[in-house]
Amino acid sequence: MYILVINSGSSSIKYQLFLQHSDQPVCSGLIERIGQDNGLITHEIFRADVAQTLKLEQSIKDHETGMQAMAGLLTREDIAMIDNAAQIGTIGHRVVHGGETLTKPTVITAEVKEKIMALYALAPLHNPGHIKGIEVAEKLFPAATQIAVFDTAFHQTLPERAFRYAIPDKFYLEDGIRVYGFHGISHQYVAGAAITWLKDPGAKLITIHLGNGCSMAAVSGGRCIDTSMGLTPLDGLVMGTRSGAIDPSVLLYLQQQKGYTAEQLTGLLNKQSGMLGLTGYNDMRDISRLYHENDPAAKLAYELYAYRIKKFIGAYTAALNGLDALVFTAGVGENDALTRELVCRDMEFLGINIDIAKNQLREKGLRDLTAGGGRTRILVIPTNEELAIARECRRLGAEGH
Ligand SMILES: Nc1ncnc2c1ncn2[C@@H]1O[C@H](COP(=O)(O)OP(=O)(O)O)[C@@H](O)[C@H]1O
Ligand SMILES: CC(=O)OP(=O)(O)O
Ligand SMILES: [Mg+2]
Repeated sequence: MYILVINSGSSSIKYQLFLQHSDQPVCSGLIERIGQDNGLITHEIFRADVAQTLKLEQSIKDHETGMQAMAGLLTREDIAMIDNAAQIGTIGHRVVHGGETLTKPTVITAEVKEKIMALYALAPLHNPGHIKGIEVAEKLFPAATQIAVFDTAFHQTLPERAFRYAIPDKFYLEDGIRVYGFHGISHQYVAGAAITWLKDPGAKLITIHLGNGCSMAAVSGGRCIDTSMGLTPLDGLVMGTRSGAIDPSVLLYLQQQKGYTAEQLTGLLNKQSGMLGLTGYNDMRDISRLYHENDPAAKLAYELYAYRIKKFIGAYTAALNGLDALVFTAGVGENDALTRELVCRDMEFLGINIDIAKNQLREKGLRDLTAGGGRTRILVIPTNEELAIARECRRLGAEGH
């Protein structure tokens, strides 16, 4: 039997297929640039008899089309990963927003789906795609147990001073308006890997997840004590298409003086801002190329992006009362040397000293970029949300749900 894990992000779907009891996937895939004309599917097969990578360029209009393409590849005869749909016993889904009630890996029922749908407004780029993914998976793999693993769960340890907003109590008590935090599966996974590598269960860590969505977490002894996203995955860092933190008065001004509707403001901050708003591009590979061509908009965007991260490093070092390691992860954090260099520049006072040459190397696995004399480790740890989800599925299965 197999466990299929589906991680649908705002701009991509990642998937991995595991044998029930193995941490090594038999195949994995990335469906990227969903919603753009130049969609790309990369499907990798790791079996000894058929090790190959397929790259398919095609426009993928939405998450549902992406899911169907994935199912097609898993059952395609010439590269048959599985003989029939019934061989997939469990499907683990990453779900970004679980609110205050969905805080642990959960078998998906009609009631759970309703709760995920009730949170659409709080994760507009994600939860609708998750429900589509779950429904397509239910149709294509009717015999499988569907399990949801939540991005918000790891942040449930935040102290109240970190998760409450300074607005009247009733908004928290009646409406659940509080900091939830996201990317928790990733922050927990890389923090765990850093703790193992440092051999220090009490380590004070700042994990920096930079994908299309970006967030940071302050982790002390494996527990999250603060994080940069809030009620929704919009707060905090500058992201691919999201503004991150902004004075709330900007919204009031646009609404009152310029006649923007709530819907327009949601679109503006979630889909037209961030690096896209500053440069016209949201893929860091494009912006990096422009930066190296001395494009002024790309220069400013990179500086703004890195400066925001720096400010959170300062804040979280204070919150943690110290810092043992910075951990960079996700698409940009793992691959973009320029971001890491700009973030770590002029941070010697915190013991942060990056080895510029090591930072340029493209190696797989955990990397230590600390220069000689640096007191704070600077680590790159590839995230693996899919493996973390597969492990949760196994654990839940072993408990007999
Ligand atoms: N080699 C690279 N250099 C710079 N950025 C990269 C590279 N590879 C991927 N990225 C960036 O990673 C981001 C996507 O990260 P990912 O973690 O996959 O996002 P998400 O899960 O939010 O879809 C994109 O902005 C992409 O440009
Ligand atoms: C929560 C979030 O922003 O996720 P992603 O980075 O996958 O879009
Ligand atoms: Mg992601």
